[in-house]
Amino acid sequence: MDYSKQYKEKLVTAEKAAELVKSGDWVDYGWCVGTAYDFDKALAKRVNELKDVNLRGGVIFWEPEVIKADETGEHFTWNSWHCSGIERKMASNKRAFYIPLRYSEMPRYYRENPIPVDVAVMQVTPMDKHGFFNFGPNASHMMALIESSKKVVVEVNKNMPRCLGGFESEVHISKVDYIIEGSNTPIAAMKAGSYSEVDIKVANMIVEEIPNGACLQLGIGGMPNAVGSVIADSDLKDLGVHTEMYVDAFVEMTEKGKITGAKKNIDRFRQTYAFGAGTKAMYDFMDDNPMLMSAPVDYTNDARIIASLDNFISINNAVDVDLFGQVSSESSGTKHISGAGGQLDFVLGAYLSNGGKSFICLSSTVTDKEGKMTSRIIPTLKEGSAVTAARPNTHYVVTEYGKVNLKGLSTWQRAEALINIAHPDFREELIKDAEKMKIWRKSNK
Ligand SMILES: CC(=O)SCCNC(=O)CCNC(=O)[C@H](O)C(C)(C)COP(=O)(O)OP(=O)(O)OC[C@H]1O[C@@H](n2cnc3c(N)ncnc32)[C@H](O)[C@@H]1OP(=O)(O)O
Ligand SMILES: CCCC(=O)O
Repeated sequence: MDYSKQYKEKLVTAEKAAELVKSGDWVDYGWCVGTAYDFDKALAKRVNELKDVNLRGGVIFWEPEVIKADETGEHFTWNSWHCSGIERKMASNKRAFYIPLRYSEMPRYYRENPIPVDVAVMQVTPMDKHGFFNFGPNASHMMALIESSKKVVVEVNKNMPRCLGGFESEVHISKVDYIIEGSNTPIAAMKAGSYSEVDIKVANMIVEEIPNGACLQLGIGGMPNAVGSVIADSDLKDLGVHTEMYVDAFVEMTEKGKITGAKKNIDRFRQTYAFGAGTKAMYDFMDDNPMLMSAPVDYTNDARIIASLDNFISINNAVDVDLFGQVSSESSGTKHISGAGGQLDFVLGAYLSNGGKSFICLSSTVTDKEGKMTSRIIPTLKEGSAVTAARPNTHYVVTEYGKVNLKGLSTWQRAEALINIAHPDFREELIKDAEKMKIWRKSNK
């Protein structure tokens, strides 16, 4: 079938597509590097005509033009499923607000709740001969979003890698209302990671726990990527990938022959992921690569799917961990940092997998802009901090001073184990705090 006639009928300028938006609407901007550029610029020009428009998206790389254009904050509000550094800054100025979530559940929020969506717009690849636009590295929740939106606009970007998938990786022209041919902005890229000595120490301790044939998930942030780089130089073999976020470390591991996917119980030989963000080299690797499988997040992050993969190894970062083993990965007190993302999905799923393990890794200290160093192992989470993994969920915690498995430990054992991997400068203070909280009893070992 020839789709060119339909294509011409639906092709409009970004300005025409932006006219779909009315005051009071909810507009979804796609996801991560799929966030639409030209539509955003066109909508920003309408700032003074519109009031109370809510935008939704997440893990964005640039501040939306609509937010920059709105000086009073009365016209546009950004709502984020997961704050990148840009959104963190917007949130600190009340220009963005976080939507708490467990990432595996997000498609259901759209399909079944349902949350309102008046217009959905996302970047896609050019249409193929069968009438499909590929979502690039952002299958995530795009199909659920399209199914629940009153109007659907795709913004074609020739630079978008075509990411092959099992299902829900592309949208057919019949489901699209308007097509914009965008200005082909290069896909937002991150710099290749550089790793500290602390990252490498932590990574080495985790690598010791990984068997050959294990299936890997690496979380967002610097440290999980460092673990991937250490794995790339290890003797491990026949590893598999089933992750939420595809990152450069997986490319490095693949190129160094560590990943075959041969031992995966499902999706054998394929590296499965829900979205990806990395360097231009990573996008080139993802483009048309049948080794990779882009999939919706309610598949990648479903604890039952994760659990069906033997020896599942989940590696995620945290902001703070308290002496009870509660993990906070999304805020520091009421200061919002990022989001829960899929951390809990993977912590739960990995523990359910035969031989599976989940690792929460963090440097033992953090230094603020004034140069003050504080411990990330703290007596109790700060007032207002979100608990991302509750204490019974936490499996291994790793810092540069060691690793502990908290499953089955009583409160005093947890406190002792966590103090032992805290920075030495803070251990005495933590012992005093644990005594005050009546959870300290030094073991006789
Ligand atoms: C993606 C998957 O495959 S699945 C699941 C993974 N998802 C998750 O784990 C979600 C939660 N985790 C996260 O969002 C991230 O891993 C984080 C935020 C914990 C770490 O990410 P990184 O990018 O390495 O964070 P980074 O060290 O740059 O810190 C981010 C900010 O938090 C601040 N911060 C970090 N730790 C602390 C702390 N203990 N106290 C106060 N502020 C802190 C930093 O100063 C920085 O702030 P700034 O940008 O204003 O300077
Ligand atoms: C929601 C996207 C990122 C994450 O899980 O951390």
